[in-house]
Order: sequence, then structure tokens, then C-alpha cells
Amino acid sequence: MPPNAYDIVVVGSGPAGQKAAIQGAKAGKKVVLIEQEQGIGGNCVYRGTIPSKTLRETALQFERLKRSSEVFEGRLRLDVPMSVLLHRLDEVVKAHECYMADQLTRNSVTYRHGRARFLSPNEVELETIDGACQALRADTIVLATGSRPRSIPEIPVDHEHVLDSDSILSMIYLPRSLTVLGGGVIACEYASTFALLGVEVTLIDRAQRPLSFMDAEIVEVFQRSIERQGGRFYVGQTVKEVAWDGVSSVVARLANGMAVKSEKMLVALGRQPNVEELNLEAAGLTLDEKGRIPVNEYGQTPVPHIFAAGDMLGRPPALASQAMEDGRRAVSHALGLPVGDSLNQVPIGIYTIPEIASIGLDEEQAAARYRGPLVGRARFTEIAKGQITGACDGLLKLIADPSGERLLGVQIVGEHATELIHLGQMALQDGATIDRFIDSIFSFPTFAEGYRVAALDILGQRRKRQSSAQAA
Ligand SMILES: Cc1cc2nc3c(=O)[nH]c(=O)nc-3n(C[C@H](O)[C@H](O)[C@H](O)COP(=O)(O)OP(=O)(O)OC[C@H]3O[C@@H](n4cnc5c(N)ncnc54)[C@H](O)[C@@H]3O)c2cc1C
Ligand SMILES: NC(=O)c1ccc[n+]([C@@H]2O[C@H](COP(=O)([O-])OP(=O)(O)OC[C@H]3O[C@@H](n4cnc5c(N)ncnc54)[C@H](O)[C@@H]3O)[C@@H](O)[C@H]2O)c1
Repeated sequence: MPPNAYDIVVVGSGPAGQKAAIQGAKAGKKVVLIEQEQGIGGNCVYRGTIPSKTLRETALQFERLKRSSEVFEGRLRLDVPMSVLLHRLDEVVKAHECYMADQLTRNSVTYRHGRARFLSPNEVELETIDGACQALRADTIVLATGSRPRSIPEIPVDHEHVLDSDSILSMIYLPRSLTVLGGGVIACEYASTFALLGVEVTLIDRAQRPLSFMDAEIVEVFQRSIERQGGRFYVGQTVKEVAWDGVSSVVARLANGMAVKSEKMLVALGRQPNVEELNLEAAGLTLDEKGRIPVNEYGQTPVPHIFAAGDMLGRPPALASQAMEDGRRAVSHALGLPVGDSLNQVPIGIYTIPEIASIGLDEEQAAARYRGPLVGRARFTEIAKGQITGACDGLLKLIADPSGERLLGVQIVGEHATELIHLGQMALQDGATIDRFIDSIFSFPTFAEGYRVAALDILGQRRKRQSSAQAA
């Protein structure tokens, strides 16, 4: 094969691109991975998952200290430099970079630093930082260029006073107050992290409740928890205008006439796919009416050897785990390998404080599909581990069909929710019954015990329902 010819060209080195490249290389193909940024890993590593979760970990350390307030006296200094709060970030990013670079080298994936755009359906131009251009040919092309924060004209982001998720961690000091626009995952995660760090947080969303795609009762527990920290939610509100007053505050004017002032503002109103720079016309591709690349279930575009994966698809769930699966799936399909069906059950893990996690149907979805689904609840206040740790803001819900036998979904809010959900995921995938949780012995004390408590709650309701049916 000529030096600039490959079996597979992958554009973008985030979770989707990496897994696509590794899958191709493992199948013995000659693969090149192109990335325009300095490091490998995508937004996930430099602007998204890893930085936000590192700051969150610092906030959690403070919370643990606060819970021990009988022993430790103290509070967070005002004007804490963000660099102090993020002191572990460099280490975490370096460890991740090393792991990813090793994995690419081990699998003989060629890595090229530069920006890619189509020259023709089988040709991609690589422009390196010195401006040099080179054409690379491939039989299969996987686009995994990710997304960026959505911006709207009435809310100009200056990255100094009004920030987005790309710039929020570039603040020099922890602000005293923060307005968060949006009630989605990014908004709620950062709102809860900053609230725990002692920042006065106000969240404004046009929807009637934050995280409107999640189980309402679960979100309620999260919302109450933030409110106890002093956080405020203004829901069902439209922001008409945002401006820096030139002195000390960002002012958000709402359609109802209210003005909300804060030292900084985070704008988190969704994401938009990175597609504009790819010169898609040269590949024979056109975007759909929502500005997305049309794809089938394998991420295959109308040009059969071109695939798209991850956040650039512009559809939910925009998760690192989903992006990895998209990349793997696209290349497997391109090479005629089995793809599996794991897409049916993607767990959602939201790193708010307390955490939220979901798999399968929530209560409202189950009620829309079945007449009278049964819902079993385990409140963390009733679980010994919750009492011992003091992490009592928690609820685990098992959703079952009307007979109370078949598990339909698991919804959790509380400490370790994003870990606990995988037990529910396995149960759902294996078609486990509610009784499976009752017949299993759980270690004591654990949060996982909540599964048994919730299952017993369903058993009680099932028996009541059966006796009323017999009596009728
Ligand atoms: C603040 C925040 C927190 C998040 N937290 C979580 C979380 O906790 N858990 C979770 O699962 N998900 C989380 N996400 C979402 C997660 O980061 C994304 O779903 C994931 O990064 C998507 O991966 P990707 O490979 O599709 O794209 P990205 O990670 O966005 O990578 C795309 C890459 O393509 C490169 N690229 C773009 N155009 C070109 C081009 N023309 N040439 C060469 N390279 C190009 C970009 O530079 C980038 O590196 C979070 C996101 C944000 C913003
Ligand atoms: N833990 C995780 O898995 C994790 C963490 C962070 C981000 N992500 C991913 O990143 C993606 C983007 O997150 P996001 O929070 O930016 O977007 P989102 O789409 O989840 O939420 C956007 C929010 O903005 C609100 N909104 C939109 N326009 C508005 C307007 N003009 N005025 C007021 N409110 C408005 C919407 O009502 C919605 O609540 C998500 O899809 C998520 O999957 C995942």
C-alpha cells in the first residue's frame, strides 16, 4: 500500500475516534487517526468529562470534611484560585494521555496531528500546523469530530464574565456567585459542584424542571439537595438578554422582567456538531434539516464507506460511553464484523451531587406503556450504609410491570448511583425478575442493599394487588 493510503482514516481522537481506530487496527487494518488539537483524547479529556469530574472530586472532598465538622473547624477561603482546586487535573490528564498514546502505539495506529477535510469521497486533506497539506486516501473514513457549546446571539459568551463549558475552568478565582443558564446535564453537574464549593448558584432554564428527560421524583431529590446548599432554580424562564455591567456583575434579564445578577455566568444550552470545516460537499454528503449528518444504526452515511460516530451525530445520549460504542460499531460494520446489540441498554450516569443514574424505563415512561406498573422504592435513610455515611439524600427506584414480576427499569439518585446502576443494567439485560433481588444475599451494610429493599417493596404491592384481585 502506498505510504499515504490507508484502510481506515479516522478524524478526531475523542472516545469515538479512538475506539474506531483501535477496532480497525485489531482487525489487522492499516489505520491513521487525525487530531487537530495538541493532545489525544478529544473534548472528553481536555474540556469535558475529565476536568469537570476532577473539580467535582475536590468538591466532594470538602463535603466529606464538612460532614466531620465536629472534629474539623474551618471553611473554604474566599477567592480560592481555581488552580488550587484543580491541582490534580494535570496529573489525571497526563495519566490518561499516556494510556491512550500507549494503546495507539501498541495497536500500530498511525497518529497525525493536523486538521482534516474532504477532497473527494475517498480522500482527506491533512493540514498540519505549519500549513503544509497532504492528501490521505482510504477505503473507509470515520468522522468523529465531536461537538462544541451551542451559542445564541442574545447571550454573547466573552469567556471572561460569561463563560461556557469550554472556558468555565479557566476562571482564575472561584467566584462568589454564579448564574447557570440551562437545566441539562452540564448545567446541573457544574451547578451542584460549585454550590458544594460554597458558590451562590442560581440555575435558570426554560423547561419546567431541570433534567427534564429524567425521572421526576429522582430529579426532585437532587433539586432539594442543591436548594439546601443555598442554590436557587428559576424554571420555565426565558432569558431575554445578558450583559456585563462593566463593574462587578453579569446581569441576566428574564422575559418576566426579573434581573438576576452574579459575578460569573455559565451558559450551557446544549451542543452543536462540528461539521462545518469538513468540506462535506466534496464527499457527496449533505446535512439534514437539523444540521446533522444522516446515518443509519451503524453510523453509516448515505456514502456507504463514510461513517460518523459520537457527539458529532448530534443526538442523545451524548456520552463518552455511547461515543466509544458508536466508533467500535461503525468500524465493525464497515469490516463486516459482528456488532452486537449493546446499544439497547446504555446507562445514563449524571455526576451531579448527589449523583443520578438511569437504565431502562422510568416511572412516567412505564406508566405510558403499561397500565399500572409497580414501583419499589428504597430511600437511603432506610439503608444502614446511608445512615452510617450520612449520605441520606438518596432514592433507588425499581420499575416493574403491572404483575410486579418483570423489571423494566432502575432509577437512582444518591451516592454511588453511577456505580450502582450497573447491577440494574445486568439484571435488565439478563431479563432478571424482581424476585431475583429478593432471593439474593447482599453484603451489609452496602448501598446495593437498596435493590433488595426496593424489590421487597414491590413484593408487598404485588401481594396487595393479588389479594384485591381475588377479593373482587
Ligand atoms: C463539561 C462536560 C462534561 C461531560 N461529562 C461527561 C461524563 O461525565 N460522562 C460522559 O459519558 N460524557 C460526558 N460528557 C460528554 C463527552 O465528553 C462526550 O460525549 C464525548 O467527548 C464525545 O466523544 P467524541 O469522540 O464524539 O468527541 P470529542 O471528545 O468531542 O472529540 C472530537 C475530537 O475531534 C477533533 N476534531 C474536530 N474536527 C476535526 C478535524 N477537522 N480534524 C481533526 N480533528 C478534528 C477535536 O479536536 C476533538 O478532539 C461531558 C461533556 C462536557 C462538555
Ligand atoms: N455525565 C454525563 O454523562 C454528561 C455530563 C455532561 C455533559 N454530557 C452530555 O453533554 C450534552 C450537552 O449537555 P448540555 O447540558 O449542554 O445540554 P442539554 O441539551 O442536556 O441541555 C440544554 C438545556 O438548555 C435549556 N435551554 C436551551 N435553550 C435555552 C434558552 N434559550 N433559554 C433557557 N434554557 C434553554 C434546555 O431546556 C435544556 O435544559 C448532553 O447531551 C449530555 O449527554 C453528559
